[in-house]
Amino acid sequence: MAKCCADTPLLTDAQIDESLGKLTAWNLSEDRKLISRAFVAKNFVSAMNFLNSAAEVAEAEGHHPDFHLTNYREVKIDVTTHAIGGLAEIDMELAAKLDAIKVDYSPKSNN
Ligand SMILES: C[C@H](O)[C@H](O)[C@H]1CNC2=NC(N)=NC(=O)C2=N1
Repeated sequence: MAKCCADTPLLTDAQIDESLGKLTAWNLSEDRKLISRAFVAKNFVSAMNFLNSAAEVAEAEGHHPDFHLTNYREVKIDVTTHAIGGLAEIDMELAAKLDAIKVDYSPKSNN
């Protein structure tokens, strides 16, 4: 059963703010429709290792982030529920699961 579809309820503003209090590495978009996290990996392989682990997590969750590899080691992840054009509980669950993936960060990165 798809965990997210057209009748998945949107989170209220209060629910979004409460969830983001726990997801400290994530930022809320201006339109409050998606959350993003960005980090600098140690190198290209570290970035790709994260992305491949994240793909496994997303597939198991049945909910998929948008990945941006802005250069060889800068990763940006956007999470939203495309089917409803906004944020649902499953987005917050996915973000928490992505945060559990070990990342080899660049020594200079602030994440
Ligand atoms: C049928 C399948 O579960 C749906 O298409 C899922 C797949 N993964 C998804 N991921 C995200 N982020 N949003 C969706 O609306 C979505 N829909």
